[in-house]
Amino acid sequence: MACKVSETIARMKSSNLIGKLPVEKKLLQKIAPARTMLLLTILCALLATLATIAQMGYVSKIVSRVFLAHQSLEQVGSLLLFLLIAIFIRAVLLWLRELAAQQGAIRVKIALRKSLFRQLLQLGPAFSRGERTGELVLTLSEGIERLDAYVSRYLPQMFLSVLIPLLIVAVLFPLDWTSALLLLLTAPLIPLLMVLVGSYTEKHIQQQWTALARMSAHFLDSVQGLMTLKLFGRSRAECERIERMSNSFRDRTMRVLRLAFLSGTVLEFMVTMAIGLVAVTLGIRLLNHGISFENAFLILLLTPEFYRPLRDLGTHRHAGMEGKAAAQRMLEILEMPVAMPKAERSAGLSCSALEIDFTGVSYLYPNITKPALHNISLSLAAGTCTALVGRSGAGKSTLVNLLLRFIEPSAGQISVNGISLAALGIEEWRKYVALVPQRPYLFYGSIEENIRMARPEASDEEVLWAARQAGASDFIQRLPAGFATQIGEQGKRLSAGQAQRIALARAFLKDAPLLLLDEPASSLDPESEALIRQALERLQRDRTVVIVAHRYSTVAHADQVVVLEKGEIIEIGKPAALLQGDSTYARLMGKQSGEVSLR
Ligand SMILES: Nc1ncnc2c1ncn2[C@@H]1O[C@H](COP(=O)(O)OP(=O)(O)OP(=O)(O)O)[C@@H](O)[C@H]1O
Repeated sequence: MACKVSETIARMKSSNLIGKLPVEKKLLQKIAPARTMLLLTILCALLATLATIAQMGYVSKIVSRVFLAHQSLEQVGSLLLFLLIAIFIRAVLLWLRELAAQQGAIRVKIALRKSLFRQLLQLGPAFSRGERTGELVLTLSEGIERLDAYVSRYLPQMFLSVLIPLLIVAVLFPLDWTSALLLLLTAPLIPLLMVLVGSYTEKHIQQQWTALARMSAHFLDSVQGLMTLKLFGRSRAECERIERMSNSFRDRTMRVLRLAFLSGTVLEFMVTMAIGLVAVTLGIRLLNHGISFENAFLILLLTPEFYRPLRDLGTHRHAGMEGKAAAQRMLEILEMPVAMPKAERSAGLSCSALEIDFTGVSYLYPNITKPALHNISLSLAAGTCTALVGRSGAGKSTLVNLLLRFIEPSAGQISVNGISLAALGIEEWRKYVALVPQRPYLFYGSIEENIRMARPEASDEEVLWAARQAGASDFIQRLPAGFATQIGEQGKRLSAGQAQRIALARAFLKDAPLLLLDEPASSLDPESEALIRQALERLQRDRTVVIVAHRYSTVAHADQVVVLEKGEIIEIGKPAALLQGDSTYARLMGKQSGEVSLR
């Protein structure tokens, strides 16, 4: 599945859906919340440069007056005062620059986290089913953190490495145009060399990020599948595999660090040579009385300041490229097309009874040629129970996902009480739907929090009532902390039957008119099974129910059975009627002896 999604991305890239603009430009669009802070950072840095120029000016004046004109300290007292003021102003401006840069980075990270999470929610389970969770988590956590250095350091530095040297040259030109010209001529050599070394480094940083993402995804896989690995005696082999991955990641990191060190050394060498060149020419001209000592000293003091922004750009470039590599994956996710139509209406449904009609509905997963559902026409009368049966891959979950609006029909229409589902707001529609999946997802937190998420404003009495209806209150009250018991990640401290009953309690609390159930296929203990069956009967009362059925006893109680095969309805009718004759349903039932799976 991961393969399919990477292919989708690759095709989108080649069809230019992703990648029309370079990453930097797209990132600049995405960091709009930090634009003011970015401008403030640049402004503070430019003003700090002016303060530095003033500071150096006073230093050269003081040195020249004290050592050449033999003035006393009292005579240069006012200059000393101005020097202190310039130092103070510069320090304040540099502090403000840091503050603005950090604020900008924080804003960008908050905005990106929000939009990435919103996009993932919109893309829905159909997208995340095909992704490696570890890689997604790395992108959302470490990836966003890596943007910090990109936004707060590298990005402002890109502008400053041009603006600050120009500002210094503009000040130096009237003083001594020869030195200013020399600085202007040597400056482009440095970024040129950096680009040459950097473009090579960038490729390796991208590879390093991909290796890290792969390693994180693999780690998560291994931790989640720890039991299976142990069971099949694969622990040693898995350890060796992780060691190989870690070694490969270490090699890539070392390669990147070597390149960063090399580019740093080249940069330092170039800057030292350039400063040396300016110093030598100044010395010669000073000996020949071609320039005053005060001006020569000022130029000498400002020359390192001229190259400093380029040097800083080189230092931040490595972190910047790491941020860019992480950003690439984020942009891919953010630019994935969302199939969901915009909400047109917000409500308009009767809460008491929902009648649902499928008219010629088909669904085709992206990049798959064969539709998962083809030309489905089906009516679910209000207050009735429809059982979906069929072999694995027949399209049952796809039909449920269409009702949940995690995906939208590729063709045909689904209507509710005569209103097209597509015309209803998604959020609004989901208020009418409750889902009890086969493997309910329980979040890290207390039992109460997990039940209450179905309706956060519910009172304590309502939560207790829902738990009772779901047959869960007895076991909850037997737990040491009752409803406040922490159930661990994914409810791992609960049995499968207990987790199912928590999910049922959520459905009772939500009290939605449409109930979607995926019957647990795994065998539960007889007590849990009986409790769940009773709870399900109570829950189904007066609701429109769609149940993905795996057991004969469940199908037998349904008002209608829909038999799916390869995405098409091949049989539909009452369970008893379908059992007559040579139907697929009858054959499926015939294969069963009691409570055996229908798959
Ligand atoms: N995200 C996806 N991308 C591509 N194809 C998918 C995706 N999800 C499901 N399919 C394909 O669509 C078809 C129907 O799948 P679906 O999950 O709806 O079947 P199902 O009847 O629910 O199977 P099961 O009982 O095993 O859950 C299958 O061929 C499946 O491989």
